[in-house]
Amino acid sequence: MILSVSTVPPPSDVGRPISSPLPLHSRISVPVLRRTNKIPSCTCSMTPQNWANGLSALDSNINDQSMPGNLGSSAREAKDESDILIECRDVHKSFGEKKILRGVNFKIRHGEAVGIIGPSGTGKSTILKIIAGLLAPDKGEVLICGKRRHGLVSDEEISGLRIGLVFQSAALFDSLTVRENVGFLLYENSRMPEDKIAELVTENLAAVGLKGVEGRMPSELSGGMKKRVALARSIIFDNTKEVIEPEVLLYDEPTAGLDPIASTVVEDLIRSVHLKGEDALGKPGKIASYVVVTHQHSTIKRAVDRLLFLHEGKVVWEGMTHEFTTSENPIVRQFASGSLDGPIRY
Ligand SMILES: Nc1ncnc2c1ncn2[C@@H]1O[C@H](COP(=O)(O)OP(=O)(O)OP(=O)(O)O)[C@@H](O)[C@H]1O
Repeated sequence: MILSVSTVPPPSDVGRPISSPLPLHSRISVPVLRRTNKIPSCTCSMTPQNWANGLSALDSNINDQSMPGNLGSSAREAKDESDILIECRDVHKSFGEKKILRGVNFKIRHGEAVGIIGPSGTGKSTILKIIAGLLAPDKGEVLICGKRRHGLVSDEEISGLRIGLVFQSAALFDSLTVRENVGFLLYENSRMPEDKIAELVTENLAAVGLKGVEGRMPSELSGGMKKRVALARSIIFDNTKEVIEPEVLLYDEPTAGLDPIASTVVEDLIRSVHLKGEDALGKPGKIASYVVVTHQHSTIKRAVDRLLFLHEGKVVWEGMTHEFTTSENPIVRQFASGSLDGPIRY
């Protein structure tokens, strides 16, 4: 596939245990987690949107239909499609007899900050894993920069876009230090000397507000710190390469389990590391767009511009964040108010 996936699966997804001491790049025995792009071929090269201006230019046509599944998207379709980084077309996924995704359609454009919300068990994490190439759809397709793929991440399919998935649990490797966790992909896949990687690790940890924790083990960190370490791991990249590949980051409930202030810190970090094409240190960044799955109102308000509402396996509403609370869609209204009465049944 196309992309150089920077997804770092949690230990349970990795398949083989990590048991070896350092040096990481010579001894860690895990499957290849990241594919290096040799010939960048992604044509999605639009300048990132200025987050501060919101995305009204991209989304003047808001879909807010009262009937689930009827998005009336003709005006949207007519727009310039060259800035579409990711597209899900009629994606279906079942686990055994259980149909989870029943025809999911949406597009993620360059520069967007998109939230995916919806009732528990509706398939939000599943769609992230399908986009990241960790799960294959049963039917339908995912297009990355216009290139179709049906299955899992593979070495043969390569593009100039990376997709990173930040797991809800932070998914740090327990047996590795913070430095080794954050620098994992560089130790494994780059030719950078170890001292340069260590420098970059320190810079990226500073960018997420962490200092002097490089030598600690994950078990010595609080939940919020772990999430910040995971964020640092997702934004670090080999800055010695001539071509900096754009990246779409997928966050699965990045603020779950955090207190309100720790949530705000993470939400603002998610914003700041993507801001205007710069990283948190003001250097050229690589994050083109991001997608956040969340249940938290504060995260929706602070970290997301556009929302997709997933229900019973389909996107039943999409619109700008500020329109969420005023939507007339009965499903959205029930969800926004937390009412037990309405079309969503538990
Ligand atoms: N690997 C799997 N094998 C079997 N069932 C699975 C698997 N992954 C997910 N499921 C099931 O698919 C459904 C959707 O799961 P998913 O985690 O995508 O939902 P979600 O919308 O993210 O939920 P939540 O908001 O509670 O995190 C759930 O019923 C879950 O149990």
